[in-house]
Order: sequence, then C-alpha cells, then structure tokens
Amino acid sequence: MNYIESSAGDALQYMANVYGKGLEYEKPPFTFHSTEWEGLARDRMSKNSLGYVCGNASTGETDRKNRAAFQKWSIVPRRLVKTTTFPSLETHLLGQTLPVPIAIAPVGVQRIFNPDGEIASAAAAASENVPYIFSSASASTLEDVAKANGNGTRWFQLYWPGNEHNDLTASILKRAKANGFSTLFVTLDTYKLGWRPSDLDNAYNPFLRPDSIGAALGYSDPVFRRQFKEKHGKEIEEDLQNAAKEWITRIFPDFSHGWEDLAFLRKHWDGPIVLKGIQSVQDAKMAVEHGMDGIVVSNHGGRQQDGGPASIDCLERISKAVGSKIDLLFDSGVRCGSDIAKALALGAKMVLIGRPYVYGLVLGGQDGVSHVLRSLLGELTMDLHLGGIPSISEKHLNIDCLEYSECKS
Ligand SMILES: Cc1cc2nc3c(=O)[nH]c(=O)nc-3n(C[C@H](O)[C@H](O)[C@H](O)COP(=O)(O)O)c2cc1C
Ligand SMILES: O=C(O)C(=O)c1ccccc1
Repeated sequence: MNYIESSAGDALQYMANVYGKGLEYEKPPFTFHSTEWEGLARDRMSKNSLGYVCGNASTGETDRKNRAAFQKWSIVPRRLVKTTTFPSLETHLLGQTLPVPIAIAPVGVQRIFNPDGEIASAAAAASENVPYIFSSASASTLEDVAKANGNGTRWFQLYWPGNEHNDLTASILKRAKANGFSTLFVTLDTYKLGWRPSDLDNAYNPFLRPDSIGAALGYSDPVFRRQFKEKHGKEIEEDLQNAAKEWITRIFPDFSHGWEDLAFLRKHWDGPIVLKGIQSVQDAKMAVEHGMDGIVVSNHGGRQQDGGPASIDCLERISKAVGSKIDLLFDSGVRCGSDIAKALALGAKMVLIGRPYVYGLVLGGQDGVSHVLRSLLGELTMDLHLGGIPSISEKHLNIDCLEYSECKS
C-alpha cells in the first residue's frame, strides 16, 4: 500500500513514519525527487503530448530564465526561533482564508496526459485542500469537473472570446458561477497560441485531434450550440472537426481585448476577478486602476513569448509597486518547495503549480497529482520550519528572509 491510499495523511506524516518508524511498506507512487518528475513523465508520454507540455515558445529562453532566476535568491535561515508546532501555511487573499498557499494552475486538454484528465486532477485538488483552476480549454465540462471537485475550492479561467461573442462569454460565466467556481481568472497572454516549435514540428494541435479534445466547454454551451446549428444547419456531434475549428476561433480570437472591455466581465461576474499573465509594473498599476482583485504574475511558463523576463524577477518589481494595493499570485518555473517559499517572500499570496502536477497526472492519475501536491507542501513546510519561519504571514516571511546574489550558472 502506498501512503496516498493509506491513512498516513500528508507528506509530513509520511516523513515522520519513515524517519521515526522506517515504515518500508508505505512507498510513494513515485519519487519525492521533484527534479525527476519531468524525466519520468517524458518516458511515459507520446511524442505529441510530450511536445505539448514540455514545449516552449521558440528557443525556450523565457522558460530557462524562469528557472535560473530562482537561484539568485537564497533563504537565509534564522536560529533559536522557539516554536512548538510546524509552520502554518494559511494564506489570506481575495477575501478568503485558505489552508495552503498553492493552487492548481489552469491547464487545458488534460486527457492527452491521462484518460481521466481534469476529473482526476480536480479530485486530487479537493482531497489535498488545494484550489483548482479550471481551464477554458479543458477536456471535460465545467459541470463534470465541479462534481469531481465536490466541496473543494474551485476557480474559473477564461479564454476570453471577442466582444462580438459577448453572449457566449456571458453564458460561460453564468454556468461557471452556477457550478461553484467562485473567482474568475482572465488569461491575457494567450489570445493566440505562441510560436512553439515542438507543436509546429509535430503538426500538432490538441483541439484538432479526431476526438477534438479541449472543446468540452464549447460543446456543452447552449449559446455555442445554437450558433453552430444556425450557421451550419447541423448539430456539433455531426461535424466535430468544424465545431472544433469554430471553437478555437472563439477562445483564441487572434487579437487582444483592451482595458475598457474589463467592464463587461465585471458586470457579468459576481465575485473576485484576477488577471493572469501580468509581467510589467505598468500593467499591474493598470489592474489596480481598473479595480481588479488580483493579478497572477506569470509568463505562461515561457510558452507564449520568447526573450521575456523571468517571472520571479517581475514579481519582485510588481510587489514593490502595488503589493499593498492588490492581491498578487504567481507562477512560471515553480518546481520545488523552496521556489514556493521564495515567491511568497517576494510578495505572492498564492503560487500556482503548473507542469509538475501534469507530470504527476501522467505518472499516477489522481494519486500522482496528490503525490506532487503533498510533496511540494511537505517540502515547503520543512523549508520554512528549518529556516526558523513560523508562518507565511508577512510578519514572518518577507523579503528579509532572502539574500540576493547574481546567478553564476
Ligand atoms: C500543457 C499546458 C497547458 C496550459 N493550459 C493553460 C490554459 O488552458 N489556460 C491558462 O491560463 N494557462 C495554461 N497554461 C499555463 C499555466 O497555467 C501556467 O501559467 C504555467 O504552466 C506556469 O509555468 P510552469 O508550468 O513552467 O511552472 C498551460 C500550461 C501547460 C504546461
Ligand atoms: O498550451 C497552453 O499553454 C495553453 O494555454 C492551452 C491552450 C489551448 C489548449 C490547451 C492549452
């Protein structure tokens, strides 16, 4: 029996069992070495899926910078900090108190990684008390994912159709709200997919597979269905290839909205709105001016634009400029517990986990995602605990915990 199935609980409890009792039978589903997850998953994926998840924009420079920049920061441990419990990971953002400071980043088409796709990751998120962000490009409907997520905290990520399709956007938002998605994440960096050589070489677009995976949100939407029928004189199921092509043009309209268009979302969404994909201080200030509740400092894991800055460097600058005015969330390049600690110290209140949980999904479905989340949280707790940092509140964990040096690698 592995520890995910057993009653051993979280990774810290597992650690206590191993170090304290040497419980050999309680093996993890796969390694605790977070640096090995990608390599293991690579061996288990088709060429197309591998190219899709591991692929980056052009030369991969942005992705490499995302990783390298973490190493410029070091957590300086403090000694003789008297504590009697493990550090609290509780975080406060978007008017909520949440038990842990990580969330599942929105990732589309998850069935190319495991037949259960989003259903497995949403169930794992709920069981680990980690918020789940549903992608507009999911391979399952939001209704099915909501069911799998049960009482979990779930948020909705919008790929935003052009203004001429505001009726579709309104319909999607209404469904999301009705199914318990409480916060809206609007991804701003992907109105068109980036220049990704892996997918171009494989001539691969997951939407255009024969099963047109990734269009579930559209196919289940009454407005999209009606429009398709009016235009083509048939149901979506009778012409999946055209339906997929049409859906792509809806959620990737080719051109960006403007700041003024946010008013439409505010009118149609009763809850917090978070802009995902912010990198510049100017845009962070604009988000504040436009009354947004949060921003995700993110460059989409370097998948959209090459030659960009490291996202963690942007976080530092944005945090100094607007950290007290708007909730900051962060992603891009987070691979281990100490990366999470550094992002929190630099001002993020929540850190989104992207590729690592996809590797978990490949390696072990729901249990694999749980293992990745538990492992990252266990590691984060130990990094804080041994650093003499009793909680992640600003009082204890802030930039004073970190030392900066130029990266030598
Ligand atoms: C396979 C894959 C699919 C993704 N799909 C979406 C998506 O549908 N919507 C979105 O906002 N971001 C999407 N992202 C970006 C993630 O939400 C997140 O920003 C990114 O993975 C962070 O970088 P990292 O995984 O390198 O840490 C996707 C990322 C990957 C790897
Ligand atoms: O690949 C991505 O980064 C992404 O955002 C996406 C877009 C469409 C379908 C699936 C994922």
